Amino acid sequence: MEKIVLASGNAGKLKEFSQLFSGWQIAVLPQSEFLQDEAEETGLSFIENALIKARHASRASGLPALADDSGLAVDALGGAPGIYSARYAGAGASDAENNQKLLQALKDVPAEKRGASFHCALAFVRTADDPVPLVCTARWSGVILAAPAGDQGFGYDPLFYVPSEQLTSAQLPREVKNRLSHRAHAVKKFEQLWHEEMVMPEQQAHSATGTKFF
Ligand SMILES: O=c1nc[nH]c2c1ncn2[C@H]1C[C@H](O)[C@@H](COP(=O)(O)OP(=O)(O)OP(=O)(O)O)O1
Ligand SMILES: [Mg+2]
Repeated sequence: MEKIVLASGNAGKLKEFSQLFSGWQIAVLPQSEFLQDEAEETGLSFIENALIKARHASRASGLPALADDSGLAVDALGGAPGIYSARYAGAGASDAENNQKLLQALKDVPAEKRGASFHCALAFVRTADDPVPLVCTARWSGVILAAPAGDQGFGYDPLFYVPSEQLTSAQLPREVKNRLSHRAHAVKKFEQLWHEEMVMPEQQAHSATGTKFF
């Protein structure tokens, strides 16, 4: 079975990915099996950071790697915290501290102006220096509540209200979050790319255009 490394140290993400990849014919291994240090997220976009993390994990493991860079963009804050979501309340901040800081920043913003989106960028590299990575993005729109609700999930889930379900992302059954979320939709797009770039070229061994390095 093909092995790929999942380049994330976030337990909440890893749990979601294990569900999202459950039907796949590949072994998705957590990066903790190969490396201890985390990549420095120096990019200016989710895509750049996802690529940095994927290359870092592939370099350390010698395996193909998939990374997720994600975050919450709040309309009333001009898209903040965005790529800085994990470090919104400072380096190493907890989810609770980040949520608290967000509530404080939005304390005077009325309900109708509290729109926000989760963004997810996935980057897959076959090798650390892969010049043709597979990249896809997706977003999920919602509203930031004035107080947290729900205890499932991670990150900003307790503050992210999903209008279509009338629940926060932390109150949704996991299978519902894994159908609706930014990560779920990015994985769907990745599945399409994976099929086109990694499965089809193998089936069409004579194709001159396929790029499959393993
Ligand atoms: O579905 C989600 N539900 C709630 N919160 C979420 C979600 N998706 C991303 N988020 C938040 C968590 C963190 O504050 C930031 C991700 O930051 P991000 O750098 O991509 O991940 P991370 O540092 O936690 O782990 P890693 O970089 O090892 O994958 O956005
Ligand atoms: Mg991170």
